[in-house]
Amino acid sequence: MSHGPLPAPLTTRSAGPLTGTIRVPGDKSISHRSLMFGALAVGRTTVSGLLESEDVLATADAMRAVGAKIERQEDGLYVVDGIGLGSLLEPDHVIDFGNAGTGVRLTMGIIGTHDIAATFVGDASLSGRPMGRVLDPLRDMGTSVVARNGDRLPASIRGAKQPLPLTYRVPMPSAQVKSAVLLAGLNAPGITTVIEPIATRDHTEKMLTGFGADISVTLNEAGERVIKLKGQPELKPQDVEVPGDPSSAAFPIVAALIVPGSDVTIENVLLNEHRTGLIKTLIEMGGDIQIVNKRNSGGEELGDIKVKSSQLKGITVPPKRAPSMIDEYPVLAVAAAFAQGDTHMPGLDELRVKESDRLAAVARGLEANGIPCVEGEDSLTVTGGANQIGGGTVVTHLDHRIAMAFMVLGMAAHNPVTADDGAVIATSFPTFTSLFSGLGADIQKSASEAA
Ligand SMILES: O=C(O)C1=C[C@@H](OP(=O)(O)O)[C@@H](O)[C@H](O)C1
Ligand SMILES: C=C(OP(=O)(O)O)C(=O)O
Repeated sequence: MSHGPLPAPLTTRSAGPLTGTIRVPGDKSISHRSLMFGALAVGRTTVSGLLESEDVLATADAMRAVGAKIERQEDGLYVVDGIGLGSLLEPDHVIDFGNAGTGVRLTMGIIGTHDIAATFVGDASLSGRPMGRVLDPLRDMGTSVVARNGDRLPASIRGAKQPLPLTYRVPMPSAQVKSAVLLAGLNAPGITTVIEPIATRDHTEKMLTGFGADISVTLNEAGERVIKLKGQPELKPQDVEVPGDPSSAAFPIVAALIVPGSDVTIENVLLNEHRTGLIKTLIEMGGDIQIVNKRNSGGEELGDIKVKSSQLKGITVPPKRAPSMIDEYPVLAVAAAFAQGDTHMPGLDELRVKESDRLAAVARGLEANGIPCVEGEDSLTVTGGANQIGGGTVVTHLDHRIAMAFMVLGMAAHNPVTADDGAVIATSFPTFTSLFSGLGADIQKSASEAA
């Protein structure tokens, strides 16, 4: 899987206020999991509002490769006929996860306790990302692994014949690691326990409960989350409605704040407390953001987000908030460029192992556009000001969030901003360009490409 043979540069330039009401595509984390859990259930799961992006479609292919039947109806509903936990088939081809960290790491967890072998590959970005964080606990559960040095892809695993349940303290704040261990625990007899010193998004726990797994979450004396899962349940199919992705909503939210005169509503966004750190932060910075029409659906809180352009001020973002906005720092840095004073963002070590080294990629992108910033080992400080310069070309390093964040910069900067590759946006937000054009943004393929 790739984003096409040629990078496709994209440019944005300021074009007046952004106005309108939109819906962003379905949540990426819930979309991956609905296909995976549907595949592990016995019977028919339906998924409405699935994010049809490259990452999620790679997971659909992976689940087909282990025996699930997944079909898209004309109305966009996905129908998953699960093969059932313990009954996965051995894939007869290499599984290509493209750019998708969540897809490959959670699937390694699932396959790691099934008596089958599988080989995983990915694009240049995914092949550079650390897999040891999931392969190490899987080895403790009995999985055999052959991977490139440093536990990088390509990697082959042979799942345990007699899987062992595990008690595992997650060493870094990572929902992917937590989830991989829990998903491996599904097919191990007995209780698998995951201790999470720092809470991360809880979609795996919530959704597995909905699919009928026996899972409990408590806090220990140290205030750490302790998740206990009883192995070998029979998972029951579900009808999943995927809400709008707050990590995608982040782009129109920030764009509306920094483009003068803007007034934008984003409907039907997931407001899970482990995902709303950016909204909290932007409100603290002085952003005019209102949540209306709050409601509950499928065990999750949703709402509509109304945003008006605002004069922001710099703040220090509490590092303990990082897991609840981990994918939003690139676009927060763009908001910070338009805030009065300095915005200091500490506690960002995990940003170095995303689709790119996001700390470095953001800092270089800001510098290329004349915006002062200081890149620390695990922090970023951005000095804001009105009417930021722009005019630069940003190197995206196969990272969708870098491309989208700097397209937002170009909507408010004095001069146009170019991302060297806009095709990567299809990883998570394939309708990004059309949604923004509908709000009034000027976002174009760069001249050489448009020809
Ligand atoms: O579990 C998930 O769905 C995700 C977890 C996060 O990754 P980490 O677990 O590496 O923090 C996040 O960055 C990713 O986009 C989605
Ligand atoms: C980090 C991300 O995704 P993943 O780890 O699934 O590639 C992201 O979407 O920003």
